[in-house]
Parts: sequence; C-alpha cells; structure tokens
Amino acid sequence: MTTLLSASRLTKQFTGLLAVNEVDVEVSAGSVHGIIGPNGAGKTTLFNLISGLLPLTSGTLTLDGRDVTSAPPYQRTRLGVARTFQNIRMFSDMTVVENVMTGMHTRLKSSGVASLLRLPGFRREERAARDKAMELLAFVSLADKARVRSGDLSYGDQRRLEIARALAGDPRLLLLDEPAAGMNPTETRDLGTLLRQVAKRDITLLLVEHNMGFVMDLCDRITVLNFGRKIAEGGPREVRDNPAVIEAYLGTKVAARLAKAHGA
Ligand SMILES: Nc1ncnc2c1ncn2[C@@H]1O[C@H](COP(=O)(O)OP(=O)(O)OP(=O)(O)O)[C@@H](O)[C@H]1O
Repeated sequence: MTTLLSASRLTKQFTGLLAVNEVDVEVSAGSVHGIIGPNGAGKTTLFNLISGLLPLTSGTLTLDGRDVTSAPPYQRTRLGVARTFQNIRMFSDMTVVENVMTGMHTRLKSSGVASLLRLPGFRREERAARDKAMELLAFVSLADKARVRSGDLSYGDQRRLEIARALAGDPRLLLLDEPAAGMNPTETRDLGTLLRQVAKRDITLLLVEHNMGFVMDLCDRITVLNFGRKIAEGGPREVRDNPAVIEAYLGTKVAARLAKAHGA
C-alpha cells in the first residue's frame, strides 16, 4: 500500500506543555485510520497540525511524497486535505445546499466581476456547483432537505451535511474529528455505513473518535496517543489487546466487551 500522509516526529509545544511529542504516523492511501486516546492526549492538536491550523514546533509532514510541513491550510486544502470539526461549523442561516456549495468556493474560477455581473460563465459554473452539491446531498441522504435552513436540521443530519461540505472540495484525505459524538446508536450505525461508502470513493479517512465500537468496526489501522506520545499502533484487535492501551485508555471491562462484540 502506498503512503498518502506521512508524519515524522511531529511535535507541538504549548507554553509548558508538550501536547504532541515526536509522533510518527503513516496513513496508507485508501485506508481508514483511527486516532484514539484519553481526553487531552493530543488527538485534536495532531489534527490541527495535519490540516495546518496550527504551526508545528518540529517534525515533518508529507502528503503523497510532497513536503507540506510549512504549507498554509489553503494549500493543503488544494492538495486534497479536508476536515470536519468536533463542534459542528456551518452557516446556520444558509440552506443545506448553499452550505455544501461553500465547500467548493475555492474551486470556482470566474472572477469577482463576473460573479457580480452574473455573466454567463459564472451562471454556468454556479449551475454546475449546485448540481454537484445536489449529488453530494443525495450521497449523504439529505437531498430531500436541500432547501431547509441548515440550523433547523437534526444533529445527525448536521453531521452528514458537514461531511457533504467537506467532500465538495474533492479531498483525497478527509479528517473527521469525533464524527459520532452526540449521535444515538442508529445515527452512529448510519454514519459508519456512510463513511464506508466515502472510503469506496478512493478517499482516505483519518478520524479521531471515542466511540470504540465504531472505531473498531470501521478502521483498518489505529494509532493510540497518551500524553502526546504514540503508545501503540496496529489493527483493531492488536490495539484492543495491547496492555498499554488497556491501561492508559480502554480499561479491562471495555477491552473485554469489545472482544466479545468484535471477535476474540
Ligand atoms: N491552544 C492551546 N493552548 C494551550 N494548550 C492547549 C491548546 N490546545 C490544546 N491544548 C492542550 O493540549 C493538550 C492536548 O489537547 P487536545 O485537545 O489535542 O487533546 P485531545 O486528545 O483531542 O482531547 P479530547 O479527547 O478531550 O478532545 C491538552 O492538555 C490541552 O489542554
């Protein structure tokens, strides 16, 4: 398998705190890769380093062999990195379809003048963008809510909308920060089905998640952080049975429950 994202000795120091400490992560193209660990382990900080929201203290980051260590977020977006956030970020007063269209904004080619004057070229682009947004909404099962105000969607639907918007930029790598947080079991199961379909579109997924059943079902590979350091990595079973992971994060009861639910 080829490596899509390679993080080497990634480090982030906040005042008096090493939030991410020399972490190596290799994400294979086409895989679903999970990042787990206790609260404060550095998972979101790692995401922020990968998406470029935070500058690194040290380390290197390559995407498809290209050094993106110092690339600003918009360049990483152009190179195919998209993300969703732990706390949903969307334009609540816009309709669902408009929100998805904001995800492609950087790809519209017409000039500002063309858009102000609504020249034919701009109108064509806008129509194509709307068609693509509708296709994505159908993909995440929200087509019937395209004209609903986004803030009026249920929580689970807002999460699906976030994914559609992230997909609108045609990413190769999608970072999902706690996608199942706050979801009920049915919504969580549906989300798992949706993410498997996303993966089938040749989009590599990197996700942070606390719902261990969800992670174990979905991920090909899992990296475990504790106090900013990588303490384990491997397939779901390997990680679940790792004594260091059980001690730092899962606990014996959860590990046993997962073994029962997902095979010993
Ligand atoms: N901007 C910041 N400034 C200072 N400290 C920060 C900042 N962001 C995060 N931290 C600290 O860095 C550590 C790692 O936080 P981070 O949010 O990455 O953990 P996490 O593993 O995502 O936790 P959770 O599971 O609770 O979301 C924590 O101790 C946190 O308080």
